[in-house]
Amino acid sequence: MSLGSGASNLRKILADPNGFVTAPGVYDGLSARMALGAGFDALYMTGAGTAASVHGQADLGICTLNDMRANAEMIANLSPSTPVIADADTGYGGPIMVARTTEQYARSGVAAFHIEDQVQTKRCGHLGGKQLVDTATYTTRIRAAVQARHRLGSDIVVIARTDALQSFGYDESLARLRAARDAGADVGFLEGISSREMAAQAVRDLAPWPLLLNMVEHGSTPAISAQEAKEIGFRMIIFPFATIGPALTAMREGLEKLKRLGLPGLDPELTPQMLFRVCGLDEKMRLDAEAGGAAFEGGVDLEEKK
Ligand SMILES: C[C@](O)(C(=O)O)[C@H](CC(=O)O)C(=O)O
Repeated sequence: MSLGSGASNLRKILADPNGFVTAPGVYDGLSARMALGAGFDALYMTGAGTAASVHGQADLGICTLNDMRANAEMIANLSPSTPVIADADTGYGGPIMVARTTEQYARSGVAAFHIEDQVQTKRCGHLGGKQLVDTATYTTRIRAAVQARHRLGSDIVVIARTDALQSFGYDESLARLRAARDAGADVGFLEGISSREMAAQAVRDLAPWPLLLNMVEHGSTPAISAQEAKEIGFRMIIFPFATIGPALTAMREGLEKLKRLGLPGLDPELTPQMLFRVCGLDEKMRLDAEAGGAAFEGGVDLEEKK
């Protein structure tokens, strides 16, 4: 039985007026495995997390299309029917590059991606000093993505993000989102929403167009839970730092402990087998056996230590 692609499954959720998507941010294979294991039925590939984990760099437009596509493809293929929403920054160039980005993301199994109106030398949406392209350049980006999707016959969902709130205010941001909607974008994304009232206003002003809420804690947006976002009328919520935040804290604590004790001092449950089980060890051993392989007949667990 086919489980459907992530993109077609996401479109089904969007077609249902009560459908709602909660996507924790993931930045690599392990964080994606953890989110899938925790039972989330959609994932968000954060560009900030990709820049930090792949390159050890800040979210300053350093990742290229190739970096982002490679990470998104690896994540999307861990569970091909689970929708992966991926950051696509500015689309990485003019309309020709935006079309290429759309084609590559679609062929990589990505279910949805967002394109914004910052200049190519972009920065995280929750930093000050953002610069924007004009509305015509922005809508050209969105149109290029929508046309590429239609040419491919792909279900990939095009999300139009505007970063205009910081410099130009609410009315200009809404005008940009309306222009993106008219250019064929499937979902709107108002970056850096600064109050609950504004969140509710945007949903009302753009209804019935589906909107995504970007929940970056300690950024420009007040803390709004998935449940609250659904009640306000959003159709999707992403939590970009949901895995990289706890990972950062845990790594810092673990490294301090190692410095102090001369040993990592890990929880007893944290065996190599446990880590590999999170990453599909049992499934791979089954696959080997089903093909007639005998390499894992005895399993991989060690004898109890005396
Ligand atoms: C959503 C975002 O594009 C991301 O890369 O995850 C970032 C998140 C962040 O860095 O705070 C953004 O909002 O620009």
